[in-house]
Amino acid sequence: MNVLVVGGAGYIGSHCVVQLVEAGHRPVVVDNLAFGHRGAVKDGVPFYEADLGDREAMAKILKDEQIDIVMHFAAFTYVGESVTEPLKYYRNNVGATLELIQAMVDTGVNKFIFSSTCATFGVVESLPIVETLPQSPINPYGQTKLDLENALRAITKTSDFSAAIFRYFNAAGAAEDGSIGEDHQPETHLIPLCFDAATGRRGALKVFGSDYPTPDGTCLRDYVHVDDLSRAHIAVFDKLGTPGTCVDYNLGTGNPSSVLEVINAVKEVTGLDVPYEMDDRREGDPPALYADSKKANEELGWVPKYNDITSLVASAWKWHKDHPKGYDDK
Ligand SMILES: NC(=O)c1ccc[n+]([C@@H]2O[C@H](COP(=O)([O-])OP(=O)(O)OC[C@H]3O[C@@H](n4cnc5c(N)ncnc54)[C@H](O)[C@@H]3O)[C@@H](O)[C@H]2O)c1
Ligand SMILES: O=c1ccn([C@@H]2O[C@H](COP(=O)(O)OP(=O)(O)O[C@H]3O[C@H](CO)[C@H](O)[C@H](O)[C@H]3O)[C@@H](O)[C@H]2O)c(=O)[nH]1
Repeated sequence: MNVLVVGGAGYIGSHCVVQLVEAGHRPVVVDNLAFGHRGAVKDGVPFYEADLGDREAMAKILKDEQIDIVMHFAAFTYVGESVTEPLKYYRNNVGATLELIQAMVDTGVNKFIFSSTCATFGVVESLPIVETLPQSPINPYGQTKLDLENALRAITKTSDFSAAIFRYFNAAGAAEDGSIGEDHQPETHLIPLCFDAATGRRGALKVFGSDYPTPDGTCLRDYVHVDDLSRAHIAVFDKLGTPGTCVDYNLGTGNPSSVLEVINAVKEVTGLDVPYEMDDRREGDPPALYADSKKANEELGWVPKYNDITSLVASAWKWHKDHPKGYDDK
């Protein structure tokens, strides 16, 4: 398959590009490099520096590269910023994405894989989170993703457009060969911030909230490996063959870890202390999010290879210890 990977210079997209090549497909990357890294895209993979909201540019790439499937990873992803700058999030995550979908419709490309998030669920009434639970996001970031999910459900109902919606839980880890990994600037994600605290690149990690209704009072999250996420994207290709299909899957290991458990795993893997201090809750953070991925298991045969926080942290550390400043220090 010729697969357009939109946001393919970003963290999850770049790992998916590697998996696509390994599976014998032909990825083509589009990224405006607002956040991604040119160095995250392997040599030999066609790369277009373009904005997904540029409908004409996208239509030309779709035609010129004879694209069969679009994987859409591009978005703004900072929960906190989405609370203070919602318009920026709606314009990119909803507005620009609808331009991309229009370009697909105009050029007859009708298979779409969408990166959604567990943040669409908000504060849930039961755990683990199954696909059928009500979705009620508590921040604009999650709402923009739910808006797109709803748009895809409507579009696929009335056309031959097919879509797969994947709700990732917390992406973590790096490529097995240590060649690419996580480098968000600014970094807000827990595991890389723990590494920075451990190596002295930053001061003590702030633990956001210690009074949550969880076993140790800190938030529970479901950390899932980027390569496992990528494998699900390839496994869903067959489902998209039926016109008008819309499928959705929650992707997580189902094994939640608290913030303190992540800190302990980082200590164990790195052999370094992780200085931390308790801080206030962060706005927009639900207490606990972890997945029931039975549907992905039954329908796609999806089984995450990385199932425990220590192996995930070890995978992330492999990249981070050699690239403490990310792609800039290669
Ligand atoms: N990281 C996580 O834990 C996580 C969890 C759930 C869902 N997601 C979703 O997965 C996707 C990928 O996340 P990530 O962590 O790899 O983020 P990322 O920021 O590393 O990657 C996103 C990429 O999209 C590009 N981009 C953004 N807007 C663009 C535009 N208008 N045109 C072209 N390129 C654009 C950025 O430059 C970046 O390279 C996002 O949609 C995110 O919402 C991520
Ligand atoms: O300095 C920090 C950073 C994080 N945390 C805590 O660590 C946990 C994980 O936080 P992350 O910022 O690493 O990730 P989120 O859980 O906020 O993930 C959210 O943002 C992601 C996008 O970046 C995904 O979309 C995901 O689905 C969505 O829930 C949270 O409980 C957070 O409060 C801290 O205590 N201190």
